[in-house]
Amino acid sequence: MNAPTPTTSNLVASARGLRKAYKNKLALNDTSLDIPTGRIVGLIGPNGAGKTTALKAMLGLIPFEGQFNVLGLDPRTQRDELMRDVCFIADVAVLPRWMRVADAIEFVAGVHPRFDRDRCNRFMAGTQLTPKMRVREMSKGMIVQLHLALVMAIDAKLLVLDEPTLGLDILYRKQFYQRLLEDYFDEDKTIVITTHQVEEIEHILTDVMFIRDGKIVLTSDMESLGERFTEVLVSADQLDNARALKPLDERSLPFGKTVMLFDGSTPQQLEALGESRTPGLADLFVATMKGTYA
Ligand SMILES: Nc1ncnc2c1ncn2[C@@H]1O[C@H](COP(=O)(O)OP(=O)(O)OP(=O)(O)O)[C@@H](O)[C@H]1O
Repeated sequence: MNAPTPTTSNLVASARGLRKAYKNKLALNDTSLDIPTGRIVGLIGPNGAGKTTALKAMLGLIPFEGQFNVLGLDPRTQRDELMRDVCFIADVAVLPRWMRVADAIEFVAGVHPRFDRDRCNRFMAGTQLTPKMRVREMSKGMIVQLHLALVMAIDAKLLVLDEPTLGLDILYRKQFYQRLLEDYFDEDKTIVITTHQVEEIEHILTDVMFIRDGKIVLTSDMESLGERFTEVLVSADQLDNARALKPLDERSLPFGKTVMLFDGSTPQQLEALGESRTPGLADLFVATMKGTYA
């Protein structure tokens, strides 16, 4: 099944000519993006690429140049209206240290008409959080878990997650992403997520955007990515033929084997070279970002 072609009506966010300069640094460099409704989009990029800046612009948290249409609104001038349908993980430091889990739930239930207690409890199940526990008694990771459970229980059209599982252990991370998919996501919701742990979210993403030096350099749904890029375990006698097809990347494996990554080559071109497979997102990312730290 191919992803639907975006039209303006089914885009949850659309930006043109985004530019954000901090003193002498261009964090967003005249870039554009389109995010269709009902997708889980991974915004992936190296440190300092502009991910957080792009998300902050989307949420109207910083001034910027260019156009950004989010749920039909301009985040710079219609932020209050936008926030009714958008949820994001704010700074975890905002939870007062004396607050108990139960108080935090009461508070959010009181201020958010679309907060769902049952869903909040489902997100908390599997953590060590208990209703009476106070923030000051929690570990760093437990505070993040509480925050995530509170935010995930709000029924928003757009959920923005900037490194949501930073500092959390792998058991929780796996469970979180599974819950996000099973208990939160549906075709009317859109999730934009940044993380450096690409392998962990790859299986839940429907789309991916790679960002580098303030520009979106690749945007694709996951299926097309698999059709466009191929990884080949090249046989030793085929190395020259393979290099002639100008692979995007080449890396050595133990026992003299070589893996090459091809962009746009046809299966017919590649089949004589060796065994083919779809590359993982992490390998594709590394190949695309080569030279970032050169
Ligand atoms: N408040 C600020 N003042 C000055 N420069 C900033 C500020 N915020 C971000 N920058 C710069 O803008 C660029 C993009 O930063 P941003 O936080 O968007 O990157 P990122 O992709 O989220 O990185 P990371 O993966 O490291 O979190 C970086 O060069 C950063 O130093």
